[in-house]
Amino acid sequence: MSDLIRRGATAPLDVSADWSELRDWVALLKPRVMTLVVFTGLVGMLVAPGRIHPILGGVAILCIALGAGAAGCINMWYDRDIDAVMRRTIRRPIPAGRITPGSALAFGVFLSVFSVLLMGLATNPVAGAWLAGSILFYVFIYTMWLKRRTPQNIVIGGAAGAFPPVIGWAAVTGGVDVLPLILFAIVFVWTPPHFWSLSLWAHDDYQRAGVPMLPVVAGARETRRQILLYTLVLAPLGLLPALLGFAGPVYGAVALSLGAGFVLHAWRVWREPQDEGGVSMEGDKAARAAFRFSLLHLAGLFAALAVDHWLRAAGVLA
Ligand code: HEM
Ligand SMILES: CC(C)=CCC/C(C)=C/CC/C(C)=C/COP(=O)(O)OP(=O)(O)O
Repeated sequence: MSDLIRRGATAPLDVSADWSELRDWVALLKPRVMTLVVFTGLVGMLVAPGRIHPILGGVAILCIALGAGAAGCINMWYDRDIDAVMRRTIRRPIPAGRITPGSALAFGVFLSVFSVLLMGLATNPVAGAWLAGSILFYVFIYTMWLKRRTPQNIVIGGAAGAFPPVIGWAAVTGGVDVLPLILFAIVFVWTPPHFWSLSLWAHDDYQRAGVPMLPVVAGARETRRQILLYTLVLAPLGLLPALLGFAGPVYGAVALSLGAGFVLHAWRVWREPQDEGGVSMEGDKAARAAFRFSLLHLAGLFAALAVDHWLRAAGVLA
């Protein structure tokens, strides 16, 4: 009887322990960041000419999600020392001691190989090769080579996050074309203002960890200037699909508004008091708003491209 009571009492605890362990494995895949990565890949597929069987399309999206997650997992394995000293990352499963570094590495490598092979078999070898290239780029070029060496780390390394629309397009067509390359360029130029806005207020973390992010190395003023410059390039770049006839007026109008909105946010970041010693509360507020807007900007731009494509395919728009 006492055994029954004991089992009855421990069962719910075991279930919640299982769930929290599962949550830790999922956390290794950086799921929140990857949602937008996967969305850009999905739109790359949707606007590509030709057809893919919906099940294979679903598998391709799963592969982008798993591949991107696997790359994030290996990144967390490699960066476990710096994650342990940054407030933002200290509670991650490896620094918190809930998952061992070896298990995380094995998980990331397994998922990388699995997602690339599945992508290659389910769609075509070109898409598999693009996915493999993105994972290798993020792990070796960004994480292991550039991140701890140069403030240009995210400018060059950011290319990894710009591949998904190209991968999605390749999954459908087996090749690459001008539009996916423009989408690549948009995400590439979007990444620095996205990340540097965040790094303005996460500045202390990076300084403590010795990561040479721009505000640490060049100061808040230079970072604000760079954010503004990148958004000034990004706004016209966002219009390019419409200007070159790959998208119609719906996309054009949304791109114009979102591009102007991001420049406005960057302008506010630039205009805040520019004390080099640290970021003021006001500057902090503007940078946080610019970071949040960066997410809306990219999601909105890609959503508009998909909607515009459907409207034109359905003959609603010329
Ligand atoms: C090298 C390039 C990039 C760097 C260094 C970077 C860095 C970051 C960091 C540090 C965060 C805070 C998230 C956290 O605390 O875990 C973040 C958030 C986010 N990033 Fe990026 N990012 C990059 C590229 C991208 C790309 C390409 C995308 C999507 C296309 C993206 C989408 C997001 C999203 C959706 C969030 C918000 C996550 C949330 O709600 O917590 N990032 N990014
Ligand atoms: C298909 C494929 C492989 C896509 C990769 C997508 C990609 C590179 C997204 C970048 C996302 C990201 C959170 C970077 C931050 O790295 P960090 O190590 O600087 O951030 P952290 O400090 O939060 O760990």
